[in-house]
Amino acid sequence: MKPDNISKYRPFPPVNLTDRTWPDQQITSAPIWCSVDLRDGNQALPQPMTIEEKLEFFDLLCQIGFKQIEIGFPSAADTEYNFCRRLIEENRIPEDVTIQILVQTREHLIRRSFEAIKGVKRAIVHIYNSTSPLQRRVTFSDASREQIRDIAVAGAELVKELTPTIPETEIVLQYSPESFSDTELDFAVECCNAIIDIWQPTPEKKMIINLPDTVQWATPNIHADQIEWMCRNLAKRGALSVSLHTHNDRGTGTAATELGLMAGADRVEGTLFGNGERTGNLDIVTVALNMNSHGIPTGLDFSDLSSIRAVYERVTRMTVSDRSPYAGELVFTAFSGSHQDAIKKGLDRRRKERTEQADLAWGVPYLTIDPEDIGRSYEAIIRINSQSGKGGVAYILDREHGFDLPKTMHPQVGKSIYELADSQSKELDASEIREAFFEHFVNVSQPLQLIEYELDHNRAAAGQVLCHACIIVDGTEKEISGEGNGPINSFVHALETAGLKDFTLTDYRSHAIRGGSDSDSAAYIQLRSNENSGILWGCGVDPSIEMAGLKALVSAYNLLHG
Ligand SMILES: CC(=O)SCCNC(=O)CCNC(=O)[C@H](O)C(C)(C)COP(=O)(O)OP(=O)(O)OC[C@H]1O[C@@H](n2cnc3c(N)ncnc32)[C@H](O)[C@@H]1OP(=O)(O)O
Ligand SMILES: CC(C)C(=O)C(=O)O
Repeated sequence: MKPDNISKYRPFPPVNLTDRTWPDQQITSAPIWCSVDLRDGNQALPQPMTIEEKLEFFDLLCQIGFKQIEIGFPSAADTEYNFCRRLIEENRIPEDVTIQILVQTREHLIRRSFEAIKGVKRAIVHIYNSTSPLQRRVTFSDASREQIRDIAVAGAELVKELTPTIPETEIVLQYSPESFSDTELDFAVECCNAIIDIWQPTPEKKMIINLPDTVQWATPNIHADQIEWMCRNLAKRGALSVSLHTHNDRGTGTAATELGLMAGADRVEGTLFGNGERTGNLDIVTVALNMNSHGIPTGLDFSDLSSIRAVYERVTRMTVSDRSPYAGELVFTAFSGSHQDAIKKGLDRRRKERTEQADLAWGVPYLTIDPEDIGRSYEAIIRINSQSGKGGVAYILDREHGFDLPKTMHPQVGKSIYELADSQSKELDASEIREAFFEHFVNVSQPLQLIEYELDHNRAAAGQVLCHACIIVDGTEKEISGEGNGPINSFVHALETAGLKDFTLTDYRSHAIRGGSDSDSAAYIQLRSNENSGILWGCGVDPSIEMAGLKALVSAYNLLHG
């Protein structure tokens, strides 16, 4: 910000609530959710949804599990009105879903709204008027508090008057003192209590008092103080659903909602992926999955988040950021070495521990939830660029290609692959990593090449085996033989007999390659150079496990002499 201009801003006044209790509360159950995608989300789109798109989105919201859905502002425009009519006339509203419609506290708009909802079984009629000093002064041309309260009262009285005109419909009243979060609390409660007095809700027939953080001016703790103060001072609290509607101007929509719930609210309005005015509405996906991640069921099903995101992006023409919580492309991905190392260890350990304890609590470093629980695959968790480490490379070779590299081989392979990513200044995908692994470590055949080998058990001493091999070394073909207690050991002796053994074999592993296109075996051999004590691993891949071992030995030999 331009330094000279900072002085034109003012601190937000704190709430006088020294005995606040919300900081000690915990969220233990889900609120009532209300999606406002089709209204607050839609009204903020450069190209609002068509009726067909709204219908598809409505069906999606129902599938996710929303039981309250604000479908629009039917008195605003024909599209909005016709959408409402189609939902009702085509019987598209599930029995357990209640539609909500928004309308300003203006007579002609309220009357038109009642025409729009005719025939529906149940509807929330959501009336609002702005109450903050700023809006009273600017939008309502210096209206007094009384005038603003009277606008609200007149709106509520009209809704009360019109309700018996559609007796087949159960009307639930919702009132929002719009711009609540910068309204004086005593005035906000005065307006709300005036409406409550008109509507006379009961615990059996509640009304909704929605307290919008229309524009975020303050930190989330102040929002929580405001909500707690209102919950204490609203009349007939037991006959109300106190609802939150946070926007995200300060980037704290989620925090404000979570603290608002701790402060006593029962209901949350928001949108998928935070679509909405300016920086958007509260992202319900985030809050709901945050609850799931603490073991709280929410009634909302985000188990196939990618499909939900695909519909959302198509019909709203908005994009979900790569860093958006839970849904973003990169939010379960680690490029950096230390993260990859910890994730790989965490996943390996979990796999092992789960065999002993099926209900093992989730606990993998850097992953707040199991990506599979929202339909994300493990494939994208670890991706390789120049910031990556050996653990990440080993993870990809393991998960994607079925190679379980010995731990002490990870540094050698990891270094070679992330140096390759660095030299190419780009991310390497799983197939490029496999290609590079094969090029540098598997079946390496220069300067030593194994052409053929044969094992003879009959002519060797008991428990021993005789190996005859045809090799090419430095361009010259040679027949060599040696005896040992197994194929590798006898081949090592054959090399020794030919004067080629300048190493000590220090480690050996093998396994069948899991899944993927390789139905082969992999073997890994570690050699130490007798000359300079350098230690290197090589890998052999072959349909025969014996041959894989010999190829691994040849690979390691060649890497030592490369
Ligand atoms: C924070 C929110 O998201 S609130 C929801 C906002 N959503 C929308 O506005 C989308 C739908 N709205 C619309 O299509 C239009 O604004 C309509 C159809 C509702 C109204 O259209 P118009 O009357 O032509 O225009 P407009 O909205 O500018 O009306 C402004 C007038 O309404 C008054 N007004 C605004 N809100 C309210 C209210 N809640 N109650 C009573 N009067 C109000 C203003 O003071 C202003 O009065 P003035 O003309 O005497 O100055
Ligand atoms: C109408 C109200 C609830 C609103 O959308 C807001 O204040 O942001």
